[in-house]
Amino acid sequence: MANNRTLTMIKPDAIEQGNTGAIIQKITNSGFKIIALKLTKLTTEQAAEFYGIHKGKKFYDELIDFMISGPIIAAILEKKNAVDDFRALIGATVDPAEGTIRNLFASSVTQNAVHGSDSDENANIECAFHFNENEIIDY
Ligand SMILES: Nc1ncnc2c1ncn2[C@@H]1O[C@H](COP(=O)(O)OP(=O)(O)OP(=O)(O)O)[C@@H](O)[C@H]1O
Repeated sequence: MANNRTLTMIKPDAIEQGNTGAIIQKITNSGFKIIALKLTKLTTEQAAEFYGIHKGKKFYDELIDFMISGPIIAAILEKKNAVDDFRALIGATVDPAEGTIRNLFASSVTQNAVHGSDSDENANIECAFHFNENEIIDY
């Protein structure tokens, strides 16, 4: 089951710019099933924990400031090969391919509209970061 799930966040820039609906439509049109969803606002501590791997990098402070600058939408997506297929749908961090979510909706390398887990192991950790088991709907 684990490799059928990935965690996404619609980031503050996308919500601020009114792109939430278009992004969710693109996600569901691409065959991902939303099995958990919430609007939330990360605290500095939560953002630092989520992006702890990037601590010390030159973009870290900008990334944390950005991620706490407004609400985010966290969701668990289910699909066969979810992690890799979703990374393909959102596009690369730098120079995302045409038609990908980041190509369509990112404002910059940091303000890049969406997050997607980068491995099954991290998907499990990130799903548990945002959701309790009873918030995940099996349907
Ligand atoms: N070189 C950079 N300059 C500015 N911001 C960056 C840079 N690299 C990464 N970031 C920001 O940090 C986030 C996490 O970086 P990471 O390398 O994990 O990218 P990613 O896996 O494509 O993105 P995410 O983890 O958000 O899905 C990126 O989504 C982006 O917002």
